[in-house]
Amino acid sequence: MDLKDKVCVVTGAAQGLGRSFVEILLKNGSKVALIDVNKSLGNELKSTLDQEYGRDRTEFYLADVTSEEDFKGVLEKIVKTFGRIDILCNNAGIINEKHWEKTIAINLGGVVRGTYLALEHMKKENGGNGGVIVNVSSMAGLGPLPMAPIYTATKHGVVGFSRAMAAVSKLANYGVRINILCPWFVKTSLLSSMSSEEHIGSFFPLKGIAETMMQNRGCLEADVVAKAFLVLVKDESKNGDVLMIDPDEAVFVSFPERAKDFSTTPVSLE
Ligand SMILES: NC(=O)c1ccc[n+]([C@@H]2O[C@H](COP(=O)([O-])OP(=O)(O)OC[C@H]3O[C@@H](n4cnc5c(N)ncnc54)[C@H](O)[C@@H]3O)[C@@H](O)[C@H]2O)c1
Ligand SMILES: CCCCC[C@H](O)/C=C/C=C\C/C=C\C/C=C\CCCC(=O)O
Repeated sequence: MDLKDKVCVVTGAAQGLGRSFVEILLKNGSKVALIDVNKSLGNELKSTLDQEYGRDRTEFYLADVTSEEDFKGVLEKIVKTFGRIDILCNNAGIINEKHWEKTIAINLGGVVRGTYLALEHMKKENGGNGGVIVNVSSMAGLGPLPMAPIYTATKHGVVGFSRAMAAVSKLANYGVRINILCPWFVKTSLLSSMSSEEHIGSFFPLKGIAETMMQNRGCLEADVVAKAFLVLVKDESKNGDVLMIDPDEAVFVSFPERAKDFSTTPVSLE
């Protein structure tokens, strides 16, 4: 996919991984709609990007991905302003094991909402141009993080939902690819919040497990993860694919075709 003049939408765009996704899309010639619930950071980034890329390459939209009204309204504004949506990155996410309903609402609910709402504008049966949706999971979407069971559940949910929706899109000829990004620990404010009892709650005593993982294998920079994101956007052969990236490598994850093809151990029910 050539990114020149493509219209992209990134949620959680104001900082961290979302900001890096915005910047790599702009560097590749796209226009980007930034969605975030943090008004000050969003406006600050818009001003910075205006200086570097010009005022017409980006717009900032204040919206909460847990709000159907917010998210639906903002996507309609984006289509009205830019004419289309070619690329969506559902990136907004938090870690909060205390207020776990909020974590589920943002990390999984926000991804579901963004996928469904964007497909209404993107799918060819609606007169859309097709495109690609990248949903941001985590390596916690592939394996359990003991200090963050709810976060782990939401990220596993993003993988399962996105792989299923990729199959729907293929079967229904939406013309929209849906892929999943699973990064290792990345140096962002979300990762810093892991060090506060406020975010991890009763699992706080287990935070040393994550610290040991980072001591042993390091931490990623957001701009490196953005390169992996770009692979999922540009490679038109990828749909329903899961790209895992850690400090050593970036690899596509293979899932067995059938549940039975997982490594299994027979059990007698006699
Ligand atoms: N940092 C890591 O170690 C890591 C690793 C793997 C995956 N991830 C995932 O990457 C994504 C981005 O995380 P990050 O590390 O860049 O975090 P971050 O905290 O730096 O940025 C997240 C952004 O999302 C925004 N946001 C939060 N709730 C929102 C809502 N309801 N509506 C709109 N915007 C909202 C925040 O304001 C913030 O700007 C998340 O989905 C996270 O789970 C992070
Ligand atoms: C409290 C965590 C805050 C950041 C979470 C973020 O999404 C990063 C997660 C990165 C990696 C850990 C996830 C899962 C570990 C379990 C299994 C993966 C295999 C571990 C390994 O490869 O060594």
